[in-house]
Amino acid sequence: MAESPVPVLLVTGFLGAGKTTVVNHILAHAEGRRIAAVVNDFGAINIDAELISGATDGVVSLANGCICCTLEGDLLRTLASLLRRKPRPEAILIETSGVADPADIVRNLMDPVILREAPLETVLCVVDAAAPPRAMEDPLLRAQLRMADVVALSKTDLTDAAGRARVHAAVAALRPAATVVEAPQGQVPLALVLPEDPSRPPTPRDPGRRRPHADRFETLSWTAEAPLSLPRLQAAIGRLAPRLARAKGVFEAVEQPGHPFLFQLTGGRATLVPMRQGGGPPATGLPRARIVFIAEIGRLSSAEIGAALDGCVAAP
Ligand SMILES: Nc1nc2c(ncn2[C@@H]2O[C@H](COP(=O)(O)OP(=O)(O)OP(=O)(O)O)[C@@H](O)[C@H]2O)c(=O)[nH]1
Repeated sequence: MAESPVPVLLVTGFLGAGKTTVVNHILAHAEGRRIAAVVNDFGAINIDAELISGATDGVVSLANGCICCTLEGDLLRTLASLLRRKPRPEAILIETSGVADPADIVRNLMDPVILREAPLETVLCVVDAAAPPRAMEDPLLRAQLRMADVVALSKTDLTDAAGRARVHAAVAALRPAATVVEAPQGQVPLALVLPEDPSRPPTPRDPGRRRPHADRFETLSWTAEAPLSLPRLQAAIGRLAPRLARAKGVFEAVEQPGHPFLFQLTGGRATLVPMRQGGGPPATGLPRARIVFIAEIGRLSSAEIGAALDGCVAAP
């Protein structure tokens, strides 16, 4: 008997927009559907995979590159292996990295075999509603929005009514066909992005011609096997932040040994919260401190990052 096709949800959005937060909300509200998650981090250390919880059919991590270009073969191999599972997952959720142009991924998903076996159901673009207005002018963000069926406005809790109205207007101007939802803390209803009984058959999409990729971002990772001093880390990040597009990491603080913290920097806003373990087994074999930095090419120096972060390691 032919197996049922497995619908695919592609989650895109700019660096730090709130994709993982949306993915976790969707997985937590999957109401028993077996969803496999494929998570792509541009950096060498896949912090996102550690943060995903509730993927009932497991998390596949693709790191150190982007599934829209350098890792596109890995994505197709991953989909094929998910489809070979017995039983098959009931849906596959792909979280792209924030530097990905989803048109390139959609093009790969239009392969006739993939389209038949794992039809692309929805492209969901997460947009940071609290980002400054000029963020909507970013060509990558615009490319991501242009592919969206559904747009989730994240961080609306950090904006006022005028700010939200401005983002709604900008999204409607760029992608009038998309359904737009406000989604503070990732609150996107599953039925909107993965309907249980999709009424429309999978339609081939036209992602346009492949455009040459001008590499725009670079990434550096820093690891250590020692706890870090919180005030020193705060000062170091404060110095580096103006040149960073995104940073995130996990580390233990000298001040609170044994309790890993999750550090996030996005849109110039830094947060530090106790690390909540994802759905899988506790991460083992990972460096005690692991931080990934992303910036426009030429704005990061590994020597500078190394020196700044090495200075945060507590003396033994
Ligand atoms: N206040 C607030 N913070 C949010 C919201 N959504 C996400 N965040 C925070 O924004 C930061 C980035 O969120 P992520 O979900 O990791 O963003 P992402 O798009 O997956 O990031 P990358 O994969 O690195 O591009 C985290 O510190 C989140 O806690 C929201 O609706 N409100």
